[in-house]
Amino acid sequence: MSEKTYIPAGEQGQVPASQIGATLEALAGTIHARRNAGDESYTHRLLTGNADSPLKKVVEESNEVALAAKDVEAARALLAGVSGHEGSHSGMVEAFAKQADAACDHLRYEAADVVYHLLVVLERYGIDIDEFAAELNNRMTDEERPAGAVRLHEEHVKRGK
Ligand SMILES: N=c1c2ncn([C@@H]3O[C@H](COP(=O)(O)OP(=O)(O)OP(=O)(O)O)[C@@H](O)[C@H]3O)c2ncn1[C@@H]1O[C@H](COP(=O)(O)O)[C@@H](O)[C@H]1O
Repeated sequence: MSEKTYIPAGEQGQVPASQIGATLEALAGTIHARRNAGDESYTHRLLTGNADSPLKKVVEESNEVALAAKDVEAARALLAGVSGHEGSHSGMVEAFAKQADAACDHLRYEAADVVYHLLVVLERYGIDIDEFAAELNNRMTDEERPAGAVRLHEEHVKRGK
């Protein structure tokens, strides 16, 4: 499997590992700002149009994640079937390995579609990224939770079930 992630030239040594927190914050910020964009923005249309549209997209893209994951399973099963077997053609092993790798790429792609559309839904209903983070942080044990992480007030923990 090839190396899939990298830090752009000139930025090495300046950024922490994945930047996932900053990535989600930036995306949520962009989505929030699209409230004031025009109809040429897909995000704006999802935020201001028929309420069912972004909800349907979350369901649809979640389904795509499940289908993509099944494709990964199928590709890996094919690979396992030929790997290490005497008489297996090396070209076949390579082809199935490539197929499994591509299926993983597709799963990652669909997962990003879900997260984007989920953030659009949260924005639409006024749940900002801090509030969403607080929900996740509240579920963590003290050992798991990042130091100083935002939390939910107790009354909101009880209500939101
Ligand atoms: N992260 C995203 C993002 N992820 C997915 N999408 C859109 O979501 C739509 C998904 O459509 P489809 O159902 O056709 O899915 P697909 O990905 O084409 O294919 P499948 O999932 O069906 O396999 C596409 O129009 C994508 O462009 C996104 N649109 C916007 N963003 C971010 O939001 C910003 C603002 O975008 P505007 O909407 O252009 O203002 C962008 O700069 C991006 O940072």
